[in-house]
Formats: sequence, C-alpha cells, structure tokens
Amino acid sequence: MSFLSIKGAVKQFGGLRAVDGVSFTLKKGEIVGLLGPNGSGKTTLINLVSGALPATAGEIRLNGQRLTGLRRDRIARAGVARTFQLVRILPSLSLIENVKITAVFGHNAHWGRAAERVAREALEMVGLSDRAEAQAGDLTYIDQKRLELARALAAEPEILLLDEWLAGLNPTELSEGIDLIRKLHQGGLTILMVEHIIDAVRALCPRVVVMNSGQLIADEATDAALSDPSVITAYLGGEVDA
Ligand SMILES: Nc1ncnc2c1ncn2[C@@H]1O[C@H](COP(=O)(O)OP(=O)(O)OP(=O)(O)O)[C@@H](O)[C@H]1O
Repeated sequence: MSFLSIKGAVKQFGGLRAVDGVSFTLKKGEIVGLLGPNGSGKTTLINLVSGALPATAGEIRLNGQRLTGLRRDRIARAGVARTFQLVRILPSLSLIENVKITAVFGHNAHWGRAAERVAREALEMVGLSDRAEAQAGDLTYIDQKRLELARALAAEPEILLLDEWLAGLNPTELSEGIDLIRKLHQGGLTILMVEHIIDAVRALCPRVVVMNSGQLIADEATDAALSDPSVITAYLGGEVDA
C-alpha cells in the first residue's frame, strides 16, 4: 500500500503550470530522489506536499489521510517535515530553542520536558548537541544546515522532504551528510529528496522520480533513469555528470 500518494498534482502560477499533473507514490520506509533541471517544479511540488502552497488541483495523501486543503500546521501535525533550499532557522534564538519549537508544533506535539528531550535528541542526531545553548545566527553554513535538519527531525515526521540539503557542502561534509541521511533512512524514516548531486543520489536512492517542465518524465530505478535518453536530454541537456 502506498504511504505518500500524489495524484494529478497541479500548481498554476498565472500562465505557468509549475506542476502539471504529477502522480507518484512512495512506500513507507522508502528513500526516493526527486530530480529535474532548474525550474522543472521540484521545489513547488515539495511546497504542495508540505502545504507551503495550496495545490490548484489534485490530491495528496499520507497514510490515507488527505493533506490537500489542510493548513500547513495541520500537515506538520500529520507527519510531514521538510528542509528549505535556503535555511530558515531563527538566528536570534539558541539552537535548542530553534529545535524545541518544531518539537512542540510537530507530529507528536510535545510540551515541556518532553519537547526538551526530543529537541536534544534531534541535535544529537545531527552532531550539534554540544552547542545547544549557542546562538543559531553564529553557526557556520554547514552547521546552519545541520540545525535546519534537526528542526525537521524534532517534528518526529512520518516523511521527511529534503530540498537540496546537501548543496554547498565540501567533500568531507558531503560524505558526512550522506551518512547522516542513510542513518535516518535505516532508522525507518520515509524520505523524498530533491538533489542535484548525482553521486549522492546514487549512494542513497535506489529509485528516482524525474520532472521536466512541471511534468513527471520518469519514475524508475536510479541507474535506469540516469541512462534513460529522455532523462539525459531533459535533465542536463545531453549528459549526466556522474
Ligand atoms: N511563487 C511563485 N510564483 C510564480 N512562479 C513561481 C513561484 N515559485 C516557483 N515559480 C516558478 O515555477 C517554476 C518551477 O520552479 P521550482 O522552484 O519549483 O523549480 P525547481 O525544479 O525546484 O528548480 P531548482 O532546481 O532551480 O530549485 C519556475 O519557472 C519558477 O520560476
């Protein structure tokens, strides 16, 4: 049975169909890459699933529950958490405060000590637990990305949506980042990840879905997709840089 189900999702911005009738499903515990050239509609699709934007048409369900039409906070409660391409931390608050907020407003709605415990566990998972009291705005770029992920994890999601979380990392950080995502997946988390770094997609995702001009052009095993001529033509104008 499908866990995340996206059926005929459409997002229209004026005359532009940024998402144009996209359908696919994810099974519980799956990790799937969402690929496509710049402007193909990947982030918009993530925005539809997370409720950051209302869909123009179509239906999105998680574990049978209809998400389309729900407010963003209800969708978070239903178990959807995400990271943003440009990190959205609260710079004037401490790390632990940043993360506690999502434990409160996340899937399991923790309060008080329980929220504190979940927040500390999330910081631990991303390797920031020794700096819990530091101010978020003082973090380096990679640590801000870690904090952003900790915020998503503290929501204790059923499904995690990563929007180019690995972008901008140096090779060592990238390999640590890949290990961390693998660990989350091995822990049972369902993950849909927008990613341009093909080595990371190969390392993490047995299956990919590929968008081009708002439409889904492939939904197949990663190796097959990366040698699929229609994907190669659309995705990188002729060559996949693996
Ligand atoms: N809020 C918006 N209003 C109007 N147009 C938008 C809006 N958000 C996205 N678009 C347009 O929708 C199209 C898809 O954009 P989107 O950001 O979803 O693509 P993407 O595949 O995530 O690209 P990238 O890989 O560069 O992040 C683009 O043409 C973009 O300019």
